[in-house]
Amino acid sequence: MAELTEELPQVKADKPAVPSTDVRVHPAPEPSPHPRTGTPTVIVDDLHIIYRVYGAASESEKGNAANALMRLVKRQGRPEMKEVHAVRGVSFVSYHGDAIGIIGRNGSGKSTLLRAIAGLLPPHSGAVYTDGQPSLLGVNAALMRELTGERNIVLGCYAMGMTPAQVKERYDDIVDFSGIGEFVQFPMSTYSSGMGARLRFAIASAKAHDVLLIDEALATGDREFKRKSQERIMQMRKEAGTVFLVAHNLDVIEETCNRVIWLHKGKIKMDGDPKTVLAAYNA
Ligand SMILES: Nc1ncnc2c1ncn2[C@@H]1O[C@H](COP(=O)(O)OP(=O)(O)OP(=O)(O)O)[C@@H](O)[C@H]1O
Repeated sequence: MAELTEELPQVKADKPAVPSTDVRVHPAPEPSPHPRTGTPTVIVDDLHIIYRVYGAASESEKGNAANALMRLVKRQGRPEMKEVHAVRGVSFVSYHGDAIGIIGRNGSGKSTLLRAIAGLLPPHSGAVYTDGQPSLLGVNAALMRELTGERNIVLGCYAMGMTPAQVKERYDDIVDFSGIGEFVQFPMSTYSSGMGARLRFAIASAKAHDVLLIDEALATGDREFKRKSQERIMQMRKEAGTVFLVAHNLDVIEETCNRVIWLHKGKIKMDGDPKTVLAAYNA
């Protein structure tokens, strides 16, 4: 804890956009089970994320086909609003050079947590502090299906803040890494899901990231691409970025990450070294 509070002022100093009054460490995040030295890259402090779903079924209607049919016949809508409490009081700290795997069953809150760290979902309560710009690379990362791979590479690189000269310099490497070959001249709508995922990863990883969040993007790649992308994640770690990786493929997590967070029903069930956490998860 002493280590954490000593380091927080550095985060505040680097991030003037966060008003100092909003930098809360109360309730303080739990110290990492594997304390590291250096500046924290991400501090997640008692984070709660709640989705509001309008038109959801009420409790009494649960699984009741007759009611559903009746509503259809009467053309009645569903005025109810339901809340889905997807992340429930998650706290942890990550450091430069961390590659953190996030595992858990379907619906345990993994993607929601990544989106919250990326700043795409507002916390219901609690807070996320990041040192540097987080970039989310998901299976649905925003590339344009109707444009060619070539156009998407150029636009994607610009969107990440590269200059025209940097795009020119990195272009061939991105195409090589993605392995899509001559398909780079075709619209992305003609790509298989694996080709699309490879191109997204190739574009996103062409730039050094302070915090890179990868949501299952490696799931559709073949074995060779998985090996290349794992190597690239290792390289990013060496360059002292922080990588978060959501994957159902536990081998990828074990081979790539130095730490694993196991989410269960929106809460951290375990946070530690990959061997220990994966053994408990598989038990
Ligand atoms: N846009 C949304 N609106 C309402 N509820 C949502 C939304 N997105 C996710 N949820 C709910 O939040 C909970 C956590 O979902 P999330 O997608 O974060 O889980 P996950 O662990 O990534 O799941 P998976 O492994 O299946 O991808 C689930 O109950 C899900 O139904």
